[in-house]
Amino acid sequence: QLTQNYYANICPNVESIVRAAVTKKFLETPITVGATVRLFFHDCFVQGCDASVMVASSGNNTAEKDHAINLSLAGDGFDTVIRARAAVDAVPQCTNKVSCADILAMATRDVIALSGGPSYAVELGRLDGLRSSATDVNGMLPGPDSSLDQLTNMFAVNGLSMSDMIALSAAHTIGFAHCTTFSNRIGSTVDPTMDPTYASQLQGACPANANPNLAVGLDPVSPRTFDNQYYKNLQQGMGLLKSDQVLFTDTRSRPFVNAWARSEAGFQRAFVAAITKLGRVGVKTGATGNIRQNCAVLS
Ligand code: HEM
Ligand SMILES: [Ca+2]
Repeated sequence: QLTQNYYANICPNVESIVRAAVTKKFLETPITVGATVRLFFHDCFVQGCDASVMVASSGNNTAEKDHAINLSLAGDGFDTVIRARAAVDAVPQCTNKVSCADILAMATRDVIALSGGPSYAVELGRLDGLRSSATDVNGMLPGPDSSLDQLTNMFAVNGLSMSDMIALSAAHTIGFAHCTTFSNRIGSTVDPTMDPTYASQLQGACPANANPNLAVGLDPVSPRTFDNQYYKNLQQGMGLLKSDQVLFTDTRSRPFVNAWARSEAGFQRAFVAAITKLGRVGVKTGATGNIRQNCAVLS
């Protein structure tokens, strides 16, 4: 029930307003790209794409964003949506007419395009969710040590195929991971699926007992460009997380990795199809949602 021209009569310039705000934020703070894309993923997999991840804890409610796995969501993703929403609300016709969930979907599209990835038409018409509870996050998001079966199952729960999962994992062509998320691969015995030179680079960047805030780029080759380098890295044993490298190690997923390493165009087509499907997960309409005045506060 989502449509590309949902706001045509409600707030006709919403896409250019959001794009301008996101572009400004991106130029000030390039790490906004990873922060925003990961925020969209973590939103959609918990109660659907409804901006439930943006809600702040209050009173006796511990919200999704305070679940352990979400504590590493970078603040710049939230800030991007808040700024874009403020820009939209500044237009009288648009005030409180555009959902936080839709702004997150548009901002995600915009940061991907700004960093060299595909630009695609984004479907709109999501409402914001009415609940946000940390316990809703339990078991819904994959961890860095997930097996291929676990990854495939967690995406299947959301109507996404193994091929969608592999395409979406290429979001790890940008952004950062904390040393703690892969330190088990570079200890005294290095993960045999990791390239030894890459492993020793990582050991240098992430010494044992390093500051827990230390992070490194997920894509060591083109960390700021949204491209198919992710798959080429996997072919070289240069996937940072175990959940990345397993996509090449396991013969069920390897053909997709090889195909998209070979073809940037093929990757882009698969990625756009998969992120469009991701954007449809659990969408709220009618009485199941509303448009929040403040993305961080349920209303
Ligand atoms: C397939 C299973 C996935 C696993 C196990 C996974 C896990 C992780 C982990 C552990 C990090 C590092 C977090 C940190 O240390 O701060 C990360 C970062 C990231 N993930 Fe994933 N992820 C998966 C899929 C996805 C998908 C589908 C997307 C989006 C479409 C995505 C987007 C990102 C981005 C952009 C970052 C970098 C965040 C930043 O720079 O702030 N991931 N992911
Ligand atoms: Ca959500």
